[in-house]
Amino acid sequence: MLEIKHLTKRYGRNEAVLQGLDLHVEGNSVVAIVGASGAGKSTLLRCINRLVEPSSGSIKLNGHELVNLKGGDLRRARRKIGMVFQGFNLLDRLTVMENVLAGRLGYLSLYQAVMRRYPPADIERAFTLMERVGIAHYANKRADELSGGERQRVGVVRALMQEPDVLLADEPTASLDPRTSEQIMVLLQSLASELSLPVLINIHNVTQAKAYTERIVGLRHGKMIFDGVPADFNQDALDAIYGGIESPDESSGDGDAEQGALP
Ligand SMILES: Nc1ncnc2c1ncn2[C@@H]1O[C@H](COP(=O)(O)OP(=O)(O)OP(=O)(O)O)[C@@H](O)[C@H]1O
Repeated sequence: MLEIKHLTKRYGRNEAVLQGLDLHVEGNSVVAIVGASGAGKSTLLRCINRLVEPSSGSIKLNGHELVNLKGGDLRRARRKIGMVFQGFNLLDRLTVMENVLAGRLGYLSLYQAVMRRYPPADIERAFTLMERVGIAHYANKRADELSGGERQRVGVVRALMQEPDVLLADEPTASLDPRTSEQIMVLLQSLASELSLPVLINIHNVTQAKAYTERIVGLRHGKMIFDGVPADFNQDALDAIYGGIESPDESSGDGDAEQGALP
């Protein structure tokens, strides 16, 4: 379980971008984090995996406090936090298998890591997961030879190789075409249930958030102003979250009408 209490993040002397956020997420639930650009969605995920230092508050994963961890304790805690990125963050010149196995690096000794000596159990797990998401036949292909959807599957498997207690996905579908993004959302949803894993997904596409998650958290200026099931995420909620703010999709003119109004 992920328990966030009174989480505040201030960059330098600027106004706090997260303002005393409280959020509890149980295993197995898929939560969409929505909000206009700059609302604090990425900062929230980055505080959880401690890529960003929270200014104050508490973040507990299965009872273990993550805030203030340092050195080896932080590295060990991070192994339990899987992360999936918008841009996939793969090593393009390496094979799919090598990228996937990189998810185990945090568990290897320095010698094993330098020599890339993965225990047989890791390789077996890699194949099982790659088969599960339909990329096992690409194991020896270079990552840059795959399509966006396939690359994101590699990113998901790499994160799952960590045997995470929580999976964080920062705009995991934003670089994908609509059909492929739906497939990735379905995949995340099924994996959460199969692995009993809480999954937090930052997402701009409200239609997908409603269709593929069971809870939506809406942020505005670093405050949670909606927390409920998709059925309750109505036009009022949308207006409260985005009202008066030009959405990035509208401003970039790429025609994603799904953010500004409900279908
Ligand atoms: N490293 C940083 N230093 C200073 N300010 C930052 C930093 N990272 C983010 N911010 C600011 O914090 C605010 C929240 O940013 P954040 O990236 O968390 O928003 P977001 O909701 O994820 O936006 P987007 O949807 O555009 O990714 C923004 O005003 C941003 O400019």
